Amino acid sequence: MRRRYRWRAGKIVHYWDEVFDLAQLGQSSSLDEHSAFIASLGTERTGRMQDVLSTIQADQDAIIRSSSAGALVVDGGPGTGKTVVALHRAAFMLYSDARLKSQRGRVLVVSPHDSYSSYVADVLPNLGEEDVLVSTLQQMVPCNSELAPEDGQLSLIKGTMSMVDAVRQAVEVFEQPPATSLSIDTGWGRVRVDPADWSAAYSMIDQQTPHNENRMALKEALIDLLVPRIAESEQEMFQVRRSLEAASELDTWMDEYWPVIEPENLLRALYRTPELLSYCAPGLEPAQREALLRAPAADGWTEADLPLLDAARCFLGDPRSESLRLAERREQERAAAQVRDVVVDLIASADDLEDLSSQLRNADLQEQLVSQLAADETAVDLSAGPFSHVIVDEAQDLSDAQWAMVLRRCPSGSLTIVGDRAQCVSGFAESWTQRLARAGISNIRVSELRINYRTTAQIMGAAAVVIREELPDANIPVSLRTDGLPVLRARPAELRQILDRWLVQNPQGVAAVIGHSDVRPSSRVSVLSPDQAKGLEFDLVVVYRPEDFGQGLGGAVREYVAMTRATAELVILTERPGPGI
Ligand SMILES: Nc1ncnc2c1ncn2[C@@H]1O[C@H](COP(=O)(O)OP(=O)(O)OP(=O)(O)O)[C@@H](O)[C@H]1O
Repeated sequence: MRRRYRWRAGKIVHYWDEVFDLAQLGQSSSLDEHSAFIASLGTERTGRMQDVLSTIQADQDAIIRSSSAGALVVDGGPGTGKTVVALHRAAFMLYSDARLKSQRGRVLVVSPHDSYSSYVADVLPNLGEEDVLVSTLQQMVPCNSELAPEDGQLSLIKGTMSMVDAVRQAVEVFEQPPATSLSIDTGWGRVRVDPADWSAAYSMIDQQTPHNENRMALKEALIDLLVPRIAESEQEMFQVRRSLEAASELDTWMDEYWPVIEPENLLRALYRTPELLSYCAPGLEPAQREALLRAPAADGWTEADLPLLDAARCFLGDPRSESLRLAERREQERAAAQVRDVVVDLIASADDLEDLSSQLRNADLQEQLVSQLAADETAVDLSAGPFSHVIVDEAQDLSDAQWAMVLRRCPSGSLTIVGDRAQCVSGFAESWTQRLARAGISNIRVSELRINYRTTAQIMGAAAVVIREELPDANIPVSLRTDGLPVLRARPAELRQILDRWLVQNPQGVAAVIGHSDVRPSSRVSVLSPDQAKGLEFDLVVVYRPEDFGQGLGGAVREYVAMTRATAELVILTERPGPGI
């Protein structure tokens, strides 16, 4: 059991117990009365998600405590507490699961957009867990230029597993064994390297190491094979090795058969070279390959390129790795020589053994010796993982290529996958099991949540009508709050007036205008597109001109997502004829 305290102005204003052992449940503080609980759901929001540990419900609790092994899907309609459950589950696992703790307990929360990252950022730290990274997939792939917009069809092609495989295959194209031999002059005689030597060296290296990082390993393995062929003494071995390491012929040969590759260049080559694309992406339809090759060869990248760039970075590794290792080795040799010189000088100047040992114990000298040998600290990319557990929110929207990004960061396969098939703009006809199997995730468990804690029955009823027109079997949750205000419909021209009045009448509340309007955002008013509103919630939501959200399923899903962000009041501003206008 863990007792938690809430502080205000330096005083404890509330405390409660988290019970990790079911046997102790009866001894803990009891939940509020049901009506008080429902009333609490209607309180004004702050723009930041709060932890709701003291009112977690039985079905949510069962999910929070379920095993961390493998992939758990939490499926449910809007406002059913999927995000709440996923975050509390991470905190519970980190607290109770020794296996996760022993892997240094890092948790990644994959967020759908930046505003969501700030919205949920406090929950895990408030639950006592600090070692959590909340990030969008986009943020995990550093990109120098601004992202360009892209055609939806092309994004779908780039999001396929065939494209991830194509990137992997393209790396292998640049790892072909040489067809000819090479003769190198070492200064101790000439030595010949044959394709068979290459193959022997290749079998000595770890094939799982990324391409650029393996280049040096391959070169070293080749040198290991060559040195004994001409060196006759240990002294010669050292010198022949140094000579081969510096031999420009060997580097040129390696450049031809195992070049250092920049990830961006690999992807550009794939998009621009028909033969390479056909060879590497046999899984794509010819028309899909043509669409990729026809796309303008812009220098900027699009959002759909990022998972493929991430794959390229992972399979290639750091292009600077060889030069960094060589520089590091040179620095170590220089430092070692310097230490040797200092010690030799000391021995020469010391009066006797006692004097020498007292000089060696001198703090200044020790510091000098240690700092000379200290290893260089290189910046570590924390988002590269590995993570002991990964939570993916709004998971219905991930492409296969994005799933591959997630899985590369989670070797344990311990995942909490949170989503709602009815909130997928591009449609989600399959089951979770079928969908995730395509992404390479099997043996999943699916838990469902059916109670809506956010949206009143009045709002949910109106949203249900919109989504069911395109998706008759959409999984609509049951709203716990039935005492809501009716949904208001009006013309777009009334936006300013409605918003200003509401802000005066609700001096603490937060509002969102969802849709393209000329309203300026402020501390209490967010202005968002439906995609940017995913996962968030506001006391008042004004859905502005939903007729501009797109046709068919995509338009209906965007409108449904926008409407279900409201906790208390919903206003639809539209030119469409309909009830209430
Ligand atoms: N047990 C609970 N006690 C109190 N509030 C809760 C509880 N469960 C959920 N809520 C509240 O309900 C609201 C919706 O929760 P959450 O954002 O987790 O839903 P969701 O299923 O992720 O929604 P969406 O799919 O629309 O993003 C939040 O304000 C959350 O605090």
